[in-house]
Amino acid sequence: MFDSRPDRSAEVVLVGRSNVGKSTLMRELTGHTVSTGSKPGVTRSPNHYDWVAEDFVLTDLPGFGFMEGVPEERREAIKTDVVRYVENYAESILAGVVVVDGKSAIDIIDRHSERGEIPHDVELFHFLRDVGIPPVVAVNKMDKVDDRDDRLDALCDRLGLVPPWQQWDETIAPISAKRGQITPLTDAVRHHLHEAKRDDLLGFF
Ligand SMILES: Nc1nc2c(ncn2[C@@H]2O[C@H](COP(=O)(O)OP(=O)(O)OP(=O)(O)O)[C@@H](O)[C@H]2O)c(=O)[nH]1
Ligand SMILES: [Mg+2]
Repeated sequence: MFDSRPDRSAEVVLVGRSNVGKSTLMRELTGHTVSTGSKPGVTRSPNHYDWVAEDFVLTDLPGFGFMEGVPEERREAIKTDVVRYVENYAESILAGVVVVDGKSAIDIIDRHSERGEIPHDVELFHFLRDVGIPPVVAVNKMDKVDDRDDRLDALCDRLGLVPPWQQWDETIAPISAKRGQITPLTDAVRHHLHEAKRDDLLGFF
């Protein structure tokens, strides 16, 4: 279990499979250097960003799912830790950002479904809702996607959201963290902070 969490009463978490760009997004949101890399599994323990005066922490959680060179057992253990973390702090977590790779997410989801498994991204999305945390899906690496609307509609379909994706702008946020194009995500998070009556935190996003 991760035990480095600062004592703050409001939190936004970034979760998702390995190598989807969580740390790159974290860096973009905070302007603070975070380790990123082309090799999956770069982040092994949470990166907490709590250098703000507000009673708030932004957390980049380790990625899970397939990681080259990381044994299955270890991958499962990371996932269990992430799920426990979210459960433990659900009261404080005002939005759960599920980061996915817009280029590969649908194929990976469908591959898992065909094998009769619940895909990680779909599971995470429903898990967040179940524990009362509004999920925001940050569909990252959109700079590599050419059939944008089709992709985003397909993703909605897999998540049980009726397309078109444009009607889910509080939940589906197409971004390119690497290019600094993240406004759909910050707008969605701001919406949830407002709903949670935490306008005092809007300045952070
Ligand atoms: N094309 C493109 N590449 C991106 C984008 N965002 C991140 N990447 C790349 O994706 C790779 C993984 O990025 P990270 O931010 O380390 O991913 P992560 O989700 O933190 O990975 P773990 O810590 O292993 O879970 C890096 O090579 C990034 O440069 C994006 O918007 N577009
Ligand atoms: Mg990372």
